[in-house]
Amino acid sequence: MPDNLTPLQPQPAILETHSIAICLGGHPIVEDLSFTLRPGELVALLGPNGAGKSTLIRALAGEIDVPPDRVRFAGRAMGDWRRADIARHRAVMPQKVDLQFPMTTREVIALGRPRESAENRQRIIGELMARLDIARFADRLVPTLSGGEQQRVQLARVLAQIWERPAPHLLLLDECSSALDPAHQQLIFRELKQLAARGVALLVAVHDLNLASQFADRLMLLQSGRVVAEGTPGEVLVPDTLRDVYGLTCRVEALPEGYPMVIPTPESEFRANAPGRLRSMPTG
Ligand SMILES: Nc1ncnc2c1ncn2[C@@H]1O[C@H](COP(=O)(O)OP(=O)(O)OP(=O)(O)O)[C@@H](O)[C@H]1O
Repeated sequence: MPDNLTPLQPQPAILETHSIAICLGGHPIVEDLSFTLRPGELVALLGPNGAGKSTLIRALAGEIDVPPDRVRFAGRAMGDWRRADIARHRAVMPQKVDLQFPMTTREVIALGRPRESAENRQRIIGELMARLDIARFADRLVPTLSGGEQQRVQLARVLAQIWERPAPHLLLLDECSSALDPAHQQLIFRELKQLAARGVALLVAVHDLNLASQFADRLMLLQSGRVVAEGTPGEVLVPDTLRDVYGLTCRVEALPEGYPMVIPTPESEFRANAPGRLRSMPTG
């Protein structure tokens, strides 16, 4: 190797979990879960309803207790971080957000940046509103917006928390695109991808397998609180795996764009081996 070339070093992890387990209401919800998230990675967290995705995100957000030495953020045990310090580096979008008071779009986004100069705050809010296509709702009360519009406002609030702040950055997003139309899903995931390109680490819980396939570097598939598959979209989105985990019958096609697409097969195929209820139905 020429002298002037040094081997690429793997980036130090932003988030590491070591065999974490979470019990709620006396039931194990997450078990023996270990993974690493590095700067620049967008990891999609997949799994059926009730698999434990939100529980894991809430634990990583500090809302559910896990042994603090089992989760490391930027090389330090999570328990060694002061809450106020970590809030500048880690932002979390929960699955559901209940607004306590009627507030405008601007006011909600400003909640992500409470201790900023007014001038800077308005500049950041303006930039985020433009990026997430919500500028025309700037002075509307958020409860009067549509579901997808509100979801974009909440994402803007979360992004405001880390916007232009020093690295490292971790975003934990629990279904940030579930209410969005297809064009806005693309817009939002392109924005997330740009953040990843700037070194942000993202863990994004999502149900849309094809969005995950298109945008995520890595997929982590949970079933009953355990990781049952992890890897590139091509490694995880495999018909046998999806049948075992979701009970979904599908085929998977490699697109010329470079990622696999999951195509659920018609119910008649799904039921092909079941007693002939569908086959005996009239076809005309
Ligand atoms: N406080 C609680 N007490 C008991 N069980 C709970 C509690 N909170 C969540 N659970 C259970 O934990 C399991 C995982 O829930 P979680 O919300 O993490 O799933 P999820 O993968 O995010 O699902 P979804 O895709 O529906 O959002 C579910 O079976 C849920 O009923």
